[in-house]
Parts: sequence; C-alpha cells; structure tokens
Amino acid sequence: MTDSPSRFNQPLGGNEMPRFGGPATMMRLPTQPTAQGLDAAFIGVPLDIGTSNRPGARLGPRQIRDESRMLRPYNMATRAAPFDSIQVADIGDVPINTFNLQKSVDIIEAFYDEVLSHGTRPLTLGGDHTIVLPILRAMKRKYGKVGLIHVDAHADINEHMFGEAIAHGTPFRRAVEEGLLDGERVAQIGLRGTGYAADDFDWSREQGFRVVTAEECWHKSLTPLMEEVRAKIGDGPVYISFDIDGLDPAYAPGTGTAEIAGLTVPQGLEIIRGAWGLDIVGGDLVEVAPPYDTSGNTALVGANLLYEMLCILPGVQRRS
Ligand SMILES: NC(=[NH2+])NCCC[C@H](N)C(=O)O
Ligand SMILES: [Mn+2]
Ligand SMILES: [Mn+2]
Repeated sequence: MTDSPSRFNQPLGGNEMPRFGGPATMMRLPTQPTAQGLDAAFIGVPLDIGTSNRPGARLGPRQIRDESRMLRPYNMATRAAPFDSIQVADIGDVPINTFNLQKSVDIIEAFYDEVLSHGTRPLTLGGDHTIVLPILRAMKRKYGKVGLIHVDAHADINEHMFGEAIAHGTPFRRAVEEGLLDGERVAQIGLRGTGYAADDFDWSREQGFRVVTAEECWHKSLTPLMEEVRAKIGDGPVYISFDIDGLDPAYAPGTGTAEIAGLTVPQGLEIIRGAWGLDIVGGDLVEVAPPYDTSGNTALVGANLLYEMLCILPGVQRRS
C-alpha cells in the first residue's frame, strides 16, 4: 500500500538510509533556520557552564541527535502518529556564548521569544538545567504563568551556588521569584539524595508544589500519580522539564550530578505519557553528559523521552 505523500515533514526512514548515515538532525528530520510554520521544533542548547560537578552537557544536543537515529515515526505503545499530525523540524542550536553564562541566558531568552512568536512548541535538547530559566522567561511572555512537570533528582531551588544567582541548581527558585510559574500547578518528581539542610525540599512545598520524592516512587507504577498530577495541573499551559538525572544512574549514567536510587525508564515513560491531554507548551531534556555516557545509552534514553514529549503535544493524533 503506497501512502499519499504527507504534507508534514518526515524523519528519514531506516530503510531509506542506513541509521548510521544521513543528516545528523533529531530523528534525521529536515532542518530549517527558524520555527516559522512549525507546530513543534527540536532545538539544541549546548551549554554546560552552569554545572557544579561533572561537565560535558554541552555535548548533549549532538549526542542525543546521534542516538535519535534509532527512533521510528509511530509510537507503538500509545499509537501516537506525530508526523501524520503536525509539522516538526530540527532548527539547530542556540548560539550561546560559552565564555559568559549571563550573556548565554540572554541569548537563549531572545531565541525562544522568536520561536514562540510562531506559535511553535519547543522541545529542547540540553545542555545543563540552567537553560530552563530563560526558556520559562520566554514562556511567561507568551502564555503568562505556566504549570510545570519537573522530573529530577534535585529540586533546583538553591538560593545561589558560590554566591551566583544563575546556575543549574537555581532555576526554579528564580522562576518563582520572577513570577514565571503557577506554584499550585507544579509537580517535582524524583527528588532524592543528600541535602544542605533537612528542610531543603520544603521551600518547594511552601510554593504549593507537589513534591514527589524518589522514595514515594519506588517499586510502583507512576500511572496513578499522573492522575493526581493531571488534576493538579488542570487546563492551563504547562511545561515539562526532564533532568535525565531523575532516572537512576544505572539507566542514565552519563550525567553530571548523579544520585543513587532514582526512577526507572518505564517510570519516566509513565510520567510523560501520563501528561497526555494537558496543554503542553514545550519541554526539555537536560543534563545528558556524553563524556560519562560511554555506551551512548543515556543519550538514547534522552532521545526517546523527547520523542515521547512530541507524542503528547496538542494536535498529535493517535491511530485507532
Ligand atoms: N540540574 C541539576 N543537575 N542540578 C544539580 C544541582 C545540585 C544540587 N542542587 C547542589 O547544589 O549540589
Ligand atoms: Mn538534577
Ligand atoms: Mn536539574
């Protein structure tokens, strides 16, 4: 059966070009210089000068794109058909200034203002978690305050790091201070490890966040939790920020601030799939550090999670 040619961009097929060949874009999709005409865009932010331990996330976008060559167009678990439904492309990387974090934040913010001006929903390949702050600033100008589904081992609500307000451990405190988030519509899932004080997670709770520690997730499906999260998030715009270190280091070793006893990959999939039906305005997958990812499997997991975010975007049909 020969399908009529789609009016939407298609990833280059694994039987058209060997998976180890072809363009080095996300899912080997077409590329274009801006988000004009796109419903969704994959964007790389190759920044890691906000990291506090292992470096390397600057190489995350390139590695996630490389490992995304294994992805096929249809989601066999949810029957989502993103490339039959919406227009998607890879619009490349944000030209950050790797010698100046503040200037990079400004560059990222301006880049996402332009992307959002087209009504496009960005799916971002990080880079370290600092990048979510400028993205959320742009989101506020487009949508007003947004809800947040945040997967992470860390709350990333530090007051500062070495006295600096901007780093990968501070973005969500800055976001609350700047009025970018609707605290009552925020869930942080996977928090764990050691802290600077016993009440480190309480600041999130004081903002109205639903804090789900890793211990609360152990040994169970997260599908029931996502029913609660969907009810909390409601109908308003919501952003997904997925720090790959929310997963256990056994499944995602290639990351900069690994913490033991994290989420499984199936639980990560349940979280994203459980957001189906929400008004997802964008998402990111951050903190993949290829120099510590000798097998490439951390980047492979990241690529799959970004694909799952694509599959739950508004407008993406599911095949009956
Ligand atoms: N996005 C991240 N990986 N954040 C890591 C922050 C680490 C932790 N908050 C610390 O201060 O040590
Ligand atoms: Mn983290
Ligand atoms: Mn983080």
